[in-house]
Amino acid sequence: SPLETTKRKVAHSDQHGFSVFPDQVRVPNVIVMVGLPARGKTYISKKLCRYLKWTGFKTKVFNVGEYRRTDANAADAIHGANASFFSPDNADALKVRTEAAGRAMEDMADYLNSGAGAVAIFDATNTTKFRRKTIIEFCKNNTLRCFFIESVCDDPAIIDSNVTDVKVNSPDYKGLMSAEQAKEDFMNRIENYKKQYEPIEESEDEKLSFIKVINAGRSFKVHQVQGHVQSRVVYFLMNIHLLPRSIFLTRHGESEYNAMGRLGGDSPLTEDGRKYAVALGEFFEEESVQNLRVWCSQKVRAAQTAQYLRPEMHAEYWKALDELDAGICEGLTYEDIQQRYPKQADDRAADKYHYRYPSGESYEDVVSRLEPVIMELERQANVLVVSHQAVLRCILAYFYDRPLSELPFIDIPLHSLVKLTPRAYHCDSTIYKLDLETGEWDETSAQLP
Ligand SMILES: O=c1[nH]cnc2c1c(-c1ccccc1)cn2-c1ccc(Br)cc1
Repeated sequence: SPLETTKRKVAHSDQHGFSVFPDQVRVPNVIVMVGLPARGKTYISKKLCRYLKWTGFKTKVFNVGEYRRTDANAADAIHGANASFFSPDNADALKVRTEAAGRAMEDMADYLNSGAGAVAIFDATNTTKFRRKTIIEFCKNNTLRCFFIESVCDDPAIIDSNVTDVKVNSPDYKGLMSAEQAKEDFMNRIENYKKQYEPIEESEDEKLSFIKVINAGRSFKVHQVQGHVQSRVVYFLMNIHLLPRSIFLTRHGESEYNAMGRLGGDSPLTEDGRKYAVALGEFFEEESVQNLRVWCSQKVRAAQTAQYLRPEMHAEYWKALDELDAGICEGLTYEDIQQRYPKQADDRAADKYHYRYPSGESYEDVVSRLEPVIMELERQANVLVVSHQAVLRCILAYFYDRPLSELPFIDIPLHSLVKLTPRAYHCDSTIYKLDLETGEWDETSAQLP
């Protein structure tokens, strides 16, 4: 059961409260969501999980609703999720809901105690002190750090966008009733929870660590943040926003080195590359994106690709957007590398994400230097990024929630423009591929992941 003690060697705190690690073992973290339905708990859970995984923390969301839905007898007991299932005086339904939470906690303990995971996100309402007390006990018994994220919101516009965007299409209601009925039933479900709702108070537990997010990030209350992961979580939550916008990503146009099959360098565009730059300028004349910002790498081929965009787009040049540094292999072709450094070629093929070129970088290094770029992209509205293949693979892996091992293999052809529009739980993505002969853009759309 989740209440048995852990086998892991663990940290303890010194007299100042700083962690002292016996052998540098990090204490795993449990992030616990708190809030009424339609307060963005799943939105935060998924987005936070995606960010923490991308920065290298093995993270997993444990959504109690999914445990409840997979629980066969739950379905019989309540014929889908009408509001009565959630009324506090429906004893057997309360039992099913509690069991689902218990199984989610057991799986969380296994995930963290086995060392498979570093961070678990417990996505449930957790709206009573009693339920939170159970979780705090569970964390103490498993020597896990516990951090609560409570989302409070009384802005009807935000709640309404959630209910319509997400709830009405949720598996709880699929095919059971019309959208209007689902919405009404959902609002009743919220009323049921309100009867029992006890907002977080620091007096609940002397070592309680939490952040209250108010009205989707309009304001915050942060209390007793402990350790690296919790401070990264707070920082992330203070930088994201819900406003609709698009992020455009493109590689530079074809460069002289591309034409010769050579890696890296700082060569200018070829004639074809220049054609792409001209077409890109025309694209944004027609698309006329509101207040578009342009972020370029500091390589000549990227700056030349952006040269036909309007000056008022405030092109900024980020070194962090430069291509992966191939070190001793800069300027070589893959054949050169195979002949001169066969072992390097084998090592790279064995683990393309962690492989670092001698005197150069790995994809892992590029992800690290892109973290500030990702954080600034989260803060901004409409942005066009003009960069390089390896860099765009890292950025796309973040928005597409791709595993890091797959990141180096994401396909990004030359002369194609990616338009990302982040939605609640996925990204709408359109790829515009330029046909150099006709000057026409070929458009294909997808929902990712
Ligand atoms: O509904 C909500 N109420 C309250 N806070 C909400 C939502 C949603 C939301 C909205 C629409 C669809 C899916 C989720 C996101 N956040 C949110 C929470 C914290 C931060 Br920092 C940013 C956004």
